[in-house]
Amino acid sequence: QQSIEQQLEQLRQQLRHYEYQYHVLDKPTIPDAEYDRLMNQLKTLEQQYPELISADSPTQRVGAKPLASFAQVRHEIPMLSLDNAFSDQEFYAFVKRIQERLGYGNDDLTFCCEPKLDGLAVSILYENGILSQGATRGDGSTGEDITLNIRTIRNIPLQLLTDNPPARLEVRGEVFMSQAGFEQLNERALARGEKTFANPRNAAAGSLRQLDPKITRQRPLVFNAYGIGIAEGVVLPDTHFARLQWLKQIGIPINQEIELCRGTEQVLEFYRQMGQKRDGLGYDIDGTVLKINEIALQQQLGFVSKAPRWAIAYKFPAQEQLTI
Ligand SMILES: NC(=O)n1nc(-c2ccco2)nc1N
Repeated sequence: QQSIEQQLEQLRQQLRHYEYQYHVLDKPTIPDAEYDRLMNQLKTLEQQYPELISADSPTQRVGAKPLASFAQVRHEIPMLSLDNAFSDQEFYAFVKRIQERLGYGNDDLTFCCEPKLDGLAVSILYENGILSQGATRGDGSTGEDITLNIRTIRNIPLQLLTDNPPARLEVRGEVFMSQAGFEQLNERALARGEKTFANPRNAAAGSLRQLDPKITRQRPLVFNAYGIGIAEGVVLPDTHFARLQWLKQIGIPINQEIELCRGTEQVLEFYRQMGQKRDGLGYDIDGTVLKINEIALQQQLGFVSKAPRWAIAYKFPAQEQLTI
């Protein structure tokens, strides 16, 4: 006969595994009804033994009561904005500057190519594998503490799926809303005579800035990681692409369109393909983000003023926004 603690721990591990399969691998292994049954079983057991509830239990996603305001968070490593390119010529010039700076001649550079998600940049801190803080980008140096709201986003794990978690790991990425989720939210708001949002990005921002996590919890928010800030007690892979794969393995969702491209022409091919895919993705993107893949080269290139020299956002032409 298992002890209560063992029963609780087994249910928590099972639920974390199923959440990972569903939200990160996009390969659910049990029907939703089975997941709900296990979650309700855990909630019931925790209600019987409240002293055994742990903050990283899958049941602990909703904060207690609304905050009066958000505390401020100082980013130990600044969260930077990106320089933009609006044409192939500007991208070629970007590559040329890098080749000159690195003394690469015309050798091919490898880029990690990502869709540019049109949401809100956030920073999520895990301490010993447990989610301990969530913050907005703010002005890049100081953001708002939105930990309680971040915890309500279903595809953000409350605990990393690894037996030896880093002492501290800061995951950076975008919180966004799918177009379908956005439309459902606006329909519900209209039906309730509440204000509607102009676009999914505003809806995501408004949902994250909610002081009441019970409201945030009802919003269809999604997180995709695209980088790492603080990393202590772990040796990270030496390329950006490999780091993203590592994040995925420990339970952090990344975007499934990310590709490695070798040489400028492959990068431009990725940009054009993403332009074709754009309307069918189900979420808004406003371009691509093209990053030098080797971390050593990123460090060699560094940053100029507020933006990295090693990355550029190649944007799409502005899309006429449908007026609602
Ligand atoms: N918005 C977005 O999708 N981003 N933003 C970055 C970024 C910002 C600074 C460094 O990298 N990367 C991706 N995919």
